Amino acid sequence: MADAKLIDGKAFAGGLRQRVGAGVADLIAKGGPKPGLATVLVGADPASQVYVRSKGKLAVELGMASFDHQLPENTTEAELLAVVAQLNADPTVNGILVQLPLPRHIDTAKVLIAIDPAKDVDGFHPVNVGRLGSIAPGAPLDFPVPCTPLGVSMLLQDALGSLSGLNAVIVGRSNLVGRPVAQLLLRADCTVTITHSRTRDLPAVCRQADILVVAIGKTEFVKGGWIKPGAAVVDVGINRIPTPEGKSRLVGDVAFAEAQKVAGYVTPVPGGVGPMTVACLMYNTLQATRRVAGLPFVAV
Ligand SMILES: Nc1nc2c(c(=O)[nH]1)N[C@@H](CN(C=O)c1ccc(C(=O)N[C@@H](CCC(=O)O)C(=O)O)cc1)CN2
Repeated sequence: MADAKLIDGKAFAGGLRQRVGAGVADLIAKGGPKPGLATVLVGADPASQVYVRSKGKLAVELGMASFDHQLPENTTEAELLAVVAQLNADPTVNGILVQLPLPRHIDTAKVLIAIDPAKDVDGFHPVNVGRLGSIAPGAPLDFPVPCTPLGVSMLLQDALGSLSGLNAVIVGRSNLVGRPVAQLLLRADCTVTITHSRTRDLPAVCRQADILVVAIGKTEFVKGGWIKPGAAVVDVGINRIPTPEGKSRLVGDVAFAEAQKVAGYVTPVPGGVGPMTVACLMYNTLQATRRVAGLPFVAV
């Protein structure tokens, strides 16, 4: 059997970024507002710093305004909630992103629920979670949807075309990835199974999957023998492991070399789902701005 086709998330994200940039230019040219994205980072986690920096930089590259709020690790929950309230009230801010994870002394749920749902470009507010949870098959995604899951569904639709009737198995039940991916694939008429640490005979369940989405946070957890020949495998994992040279490299939650020999399609790590996260954030920010301007929903 030929090796799996690579799903090139980096290339797809590049195209999406271009389309969002064109959408921003068109909005402004027609007298609409300049989209504004506020990022909020609490603490100094090096990976979070990189992600937040790249979000602000890309927003500016695409013609948006970027407002960066860097708060010290010892910021109190009340102080963070005050920043969110100020951003909710600011008409130049169309999208608010609080980078996760937050320090342990802050209640994440309390912060996410404080964000105006119309500015919730991460799609984590319970109102937006509920919208996704109750969406009809094929209905437009005219509200913010979590960025990584949105990226996963865009990549799958681009690679496979119609997903209707396919068996999708999701490994991992997080609010950030597993559950919203399940809702998006249900909307696309897949038959969806969510698996987790207590699932019995996980390899056998995975072998039923035409689409296997893995977001479990464990290095090379899914082996080649768990994959149905020809399946589409989407690896959401980003694990940094040490190299013998004393450096580090990124690997996913799927044993990539093994998967490549069995699957029909596979996403690499890096360069698969990761780049879609930031591109989809820009997409969500453009859409949030169009909604505030009273413009109809158009997928770009
Ligand atoms: N508020 C949020 N917090 C977090 C989110 C999120 O969507 N909203 N997701 C992740 C982190 N994240 C963005 O915030 C993110 C993760 C990975 C990538 C990415 O491009 N990864 C590259 C590799 C990058 C590297 O070399 O380290 C890839 O996979 O190719 C972008 C954004 C948690 N927090």
